[in-house]
Amino acid sequence: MTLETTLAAIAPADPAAMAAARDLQARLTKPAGSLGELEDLSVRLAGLARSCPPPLPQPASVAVFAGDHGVHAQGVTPWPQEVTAQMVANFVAGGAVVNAFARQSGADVLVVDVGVQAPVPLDAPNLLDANVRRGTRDLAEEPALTRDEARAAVEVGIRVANALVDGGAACLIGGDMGIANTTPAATLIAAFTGAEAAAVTGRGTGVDDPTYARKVAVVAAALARHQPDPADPLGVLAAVGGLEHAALAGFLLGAAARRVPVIVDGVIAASAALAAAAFAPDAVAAMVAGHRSVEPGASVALAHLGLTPLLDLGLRLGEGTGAVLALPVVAAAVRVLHDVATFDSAGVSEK
Ligand SMILES: Cc1cc2ncn([C@H]3O[C@H](COP(=O)(O)O)[C@@H](O)[C@H]3O)c2cc1C
Ligand SMILES: O=C(O)c1cccnc1
Repeated sequence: MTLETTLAAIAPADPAAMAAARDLQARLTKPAGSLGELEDLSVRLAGLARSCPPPLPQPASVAVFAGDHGVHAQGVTPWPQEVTAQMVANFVAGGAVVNAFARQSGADVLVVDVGVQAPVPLDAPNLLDANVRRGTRDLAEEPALTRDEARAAVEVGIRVANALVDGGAACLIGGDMGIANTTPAATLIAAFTGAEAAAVTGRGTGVDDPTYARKVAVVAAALARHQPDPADPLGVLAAVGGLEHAALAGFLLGAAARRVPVIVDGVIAASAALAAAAFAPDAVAAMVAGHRSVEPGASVALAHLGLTPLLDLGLRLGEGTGAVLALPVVAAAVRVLHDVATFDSAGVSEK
C-alpha cells in the first residue's frame, strides 16, 4: 500500500455505531457515566469499528521501530549511538522492558529496523529488516531526510500495520528505539503545534542542565533554519524528523485505514501522531493515548490532537511501554459493551 492509497482509505468514525454504544452504556447495570473515560473510549472504538460492540482488541501486536539520528553529533543525549542497535538485539531476545510488559499484557513484539546506523546482524522471526537509510542526517545542519526517504519510511510503517492486521492483530501498539530521538520528536511537535522549543523539549533519557540547554537551542535553531510547513507533513518529517518517527506516522495511518485501534505511546509516538493527523485528520479516530509521558512535548501533542491519556504513571522510557500497559484498560473498556448486563436483562431497578 502506498501513502496515497492508505490516505484514501481513511474515513470518519461511524456516528450510528457511536450512538448505539452511547445508548447501550446508558442501559448497563451501573450509574450513567460511572466508567468515566472508559465510556468515551468504548464509544470511540465502536465508531472506529462501525459496530457496537466493537471487537475486543486482542490479539495485539507491538511494533518497535528503531532508527539512528545524525543530530546525535550535537551532544543532545549522553548515550552512545550504538545503544540503538544493542537495544534492538535486546528486544529481539525478549529482554527489554517492552518485552516484559508485552508478556504481561498479552501482546506480541515485532522489532522493525527502519534506520539503525550499523547493520543489525540478526536473523530472527521477530526482527524485520526494513532499513531505509543508516540513520538520518544532522537536522541541525541540513534536512534529516529527503522527501523520498521520508516517504519510504512512512510506507514501511504502513506495510507493517497491514501485515500485522492481516496476521490477525485486532489492536496495534507503536513503540520506538533511537538514541537522540527525543530531539526530533520535540522539533516535530513544535513544527505541528506552533509551540515554543522550550515548551516541548524534555530531558529524554535524563540529560543534565547544560545538555538540556543545548537541546532546546538545537530545536529552536532547527525550526528557524528549516521553517517546516505543518501543512506539508512529508516535508516536516523530512526536514526535522527521524526514520522511526516517519515509520510510526505510517503505522498510525495504516491502522486507521484498516479501522483497527492503535495505542499511542510517549513523546516519539505522539510526534508521529501529529504527522499522521496532518496527513489525514480522520486518522485520530483510530488513536488511543496510552499514557501521559513525563516529556512535556507529549502532553502538548496529545492536547493538540484532543486525546486524553489513559494512564499517568510518570513513565519516560518509550519503546511502546506506556502503550502496552494501557492495553488491558482498552480491552476492559470494550469488554463492558460485550459482557455487562442491562437493567432490563438483569432485573435491576432503575432510579
Ligand atoms: C538503555 C536504553 C533503553 C531505552 N529504551 C528506550 N529508550 C528511549 O531513550 C531514547 C531517547 O532519549 P534521548 O533523546 O535522551 O537519547 C530512545 O531510544 C527511546 O526509545 C532508551 C534509552 C536507553 C539509553
Ligand atoms: O516518554 C517517552 O516517550 C520517552 C522519554 C525519554 C526517552 N524516550 C522516550
